[in-house]
Amino acid sequence: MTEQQSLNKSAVKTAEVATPKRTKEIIAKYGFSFKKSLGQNFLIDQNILNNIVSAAGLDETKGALEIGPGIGALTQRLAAVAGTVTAVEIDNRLIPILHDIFEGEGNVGIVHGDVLKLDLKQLFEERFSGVTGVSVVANLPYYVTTPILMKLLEERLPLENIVVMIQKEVAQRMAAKPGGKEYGSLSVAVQYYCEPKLVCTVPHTVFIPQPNVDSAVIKLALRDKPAVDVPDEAHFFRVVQASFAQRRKTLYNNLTALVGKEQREALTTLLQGLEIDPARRGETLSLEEFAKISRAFLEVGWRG
Ligand SMILES: C[S@@+](CC[C@H](N)C(=O)[O-])C[C@H]1O[C@@H](n2cnc3c(N)ncnc32)[C@H](O)[C@@H]1O
Repeated sequence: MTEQQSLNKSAVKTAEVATPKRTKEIIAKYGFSFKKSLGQNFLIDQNILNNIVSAAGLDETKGALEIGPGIGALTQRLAAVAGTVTAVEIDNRLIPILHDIFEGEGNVGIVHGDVLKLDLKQLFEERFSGVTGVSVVANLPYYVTTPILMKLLEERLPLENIVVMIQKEVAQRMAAKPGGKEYGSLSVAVQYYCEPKLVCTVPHTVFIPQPNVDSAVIKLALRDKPAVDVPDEAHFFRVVQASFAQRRKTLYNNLTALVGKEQREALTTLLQGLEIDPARRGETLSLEEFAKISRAFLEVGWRG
């Protein structure tokens, strides 16, 4: 048995954190009180954990970055399958608890910090240098889901997958296709970098304490290169934002606000030249159509 396999085995042997009984015991032992402001809802369901971990496709050659380990329900499962796990937790009251629970688990590293403020590139160099791939696997704090995911994507970290539990509505918006009311700038941003797939929906009853919303697990498989080819990403996203700025308005009206009223006629001609009806709404456009508009705007010098 290799050293890594024996570590993985010892992680499995540790008493399961994600049961109602054990979670309550740990909370009582340390006198821990939940902070709603940090999105603290701890998972107590084995099946959901199995779904999350198997969606991540980990093995002992791979690394996992967990954001917000809480008292370690998911961390424990990740440690049993991945070669190495780094868990970043903002709440200093949880750090000694995590150290106690994972004492002797050589493949688990606990980092105290706010994931939004951490230098993740440096963290990757320090923690994941010897692995064949890294995935982010987390039950995210819902109050910062989008900023966390956008940070992970925009920093172009060398990630294979992001498998996260998030609010169900947000997961549906990320995976939405053009044509429906769920499709918006978040769908385009996520699908530019990743292929999204809904893994499962999760009732609010599988957490302590229970959140007010239902949740879903989504898998975002990172693309080797973005879904569409654009010369200026920031400009592409400005076009996308502008197209959804007022959802009930037409593409023509929304884009007029971006390029200026004096360009109204030229805008109509340009969109027609791209075979995009100016009367359409932003929510009907594919990523490739947004890319076409961005490229054409740049060609005529409209930087927005
Ligand atoms: C929904 S709980 C998940 C806990 C645990 N992973 C589980 O599934 O039971 C979210 C966790 O994220 C932590 N957290 C909140 N904001 C954070 C941030 N900005 N950076 C790192 N961790 C954060 C919270 O303290 C909490 O432990």
